[in-house]
Amino acid sequence: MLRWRGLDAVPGDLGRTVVTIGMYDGVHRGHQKLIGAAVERARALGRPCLLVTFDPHPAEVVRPGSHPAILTSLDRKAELVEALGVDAMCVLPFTQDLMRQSPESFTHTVLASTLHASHVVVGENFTYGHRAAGTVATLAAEGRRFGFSVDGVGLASVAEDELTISSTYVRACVAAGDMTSATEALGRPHRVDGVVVRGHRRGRQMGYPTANVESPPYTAVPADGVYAGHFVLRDVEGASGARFPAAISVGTNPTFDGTRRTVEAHLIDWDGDLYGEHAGVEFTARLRGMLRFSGMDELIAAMDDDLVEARRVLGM
Ligand SMILES: Cc1cc2nc3c(=O)[nH]c(=O)nc-3n(C[C@H](O)[C@H](O)[C@H](O)COP(=O)(O)O)c2cc1C
Ligand SMILES: Nc1ncnc2c1ncn2[C@@H]1O[C@H](COP(=O)(O)OP(=O)(O)O)[C@@H](O)[C@H]1O
Repeated sequence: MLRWRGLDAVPGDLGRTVVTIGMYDGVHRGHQKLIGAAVERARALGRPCLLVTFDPHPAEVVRPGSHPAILTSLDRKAELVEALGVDAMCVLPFTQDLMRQSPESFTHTVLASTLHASHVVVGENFTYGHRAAGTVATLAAEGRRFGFSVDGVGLASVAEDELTISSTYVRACVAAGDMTSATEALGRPHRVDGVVVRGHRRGRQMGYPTANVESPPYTAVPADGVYAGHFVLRDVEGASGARFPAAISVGTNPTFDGTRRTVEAHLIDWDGDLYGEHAGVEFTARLRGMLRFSGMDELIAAMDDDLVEARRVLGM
């Protein structure tokens, strides 16, 4: 998949294209449905499918100081949309200028002049341009002038309770530690990506070495607690690599009066060196809350029980 940052990076010889636009944070099941519709249309027309997204999250620019928890980094988003069949991802820096652009000017410069859209796929609640004044209806009207058709795709919902799937909903699930609901909405387990860094070297001493995965600021980290899941090694190309069952701890290690929140994964039945590796931690199920124990022995006894439970949850 090709990746471009900014409109200047877009090649001039694309021909007509099919475009889908959105933040697509999380690439959840609703996003997958939209992107799938765009890819299908592009294949039918024999044209490339382009995905336009923004960085940073528009909320940071529209409401400075507000930082929504980020479900997927740009790299992870690229991996996920590539797997759905997107041919190129164009990241537009979300600036004050972009924010103030009128809906019509956005359509003209981005969709018509630069990307040469023949068809545009968005969610039915899509808005764009200054004060989010543009809607699917205005986009369709502008499309008639600029020569593209518009498909406003209905939002996906969680099966039983008709709850609309949104990035906000997934963030709430993750923040509450409800990884079952997060998994259902995402269509895969939520993952925290980062680099394995050094900790206090206590883990090995207690019999449970833990790879401490340091993620970028504003990453959507699940509620403090102990989880069962997987540790994923990312290879250099960014494709998903080896996956290991793991017991995961999120918190400040209150037993040791820690103050920094860490995400630590103990790889079950495994030994080796992980320092410096780019890795992802996938959260399948929450086992319990983070507790302050009176000493190491009590913590070790609790971890013994956690490992039994983690193996059971992971079907080991
Ligand atoms: C399965 C598991 C459960 C854990 N539960 C707790 C806990 O309840 N309370 C706590 O203070 N630390 C808990 N921890 C975190 C340990 O305190 C931490 O992994 C240990 O201090 C090692 O830290 P280090 O990687 O900096 O050496 C848990 C870790 C694991 C792997
Ligand atoms: N089964 C395992 N799970 C996690 N890390 C392991 C495992 N076996 C070896 N390691 C290595 O040990 C390190 C963790 O040991 P630990 O004593 O907790 O040190 P630190 O405090 O630096 O995290 C990991 O970063 C990894 O390099």
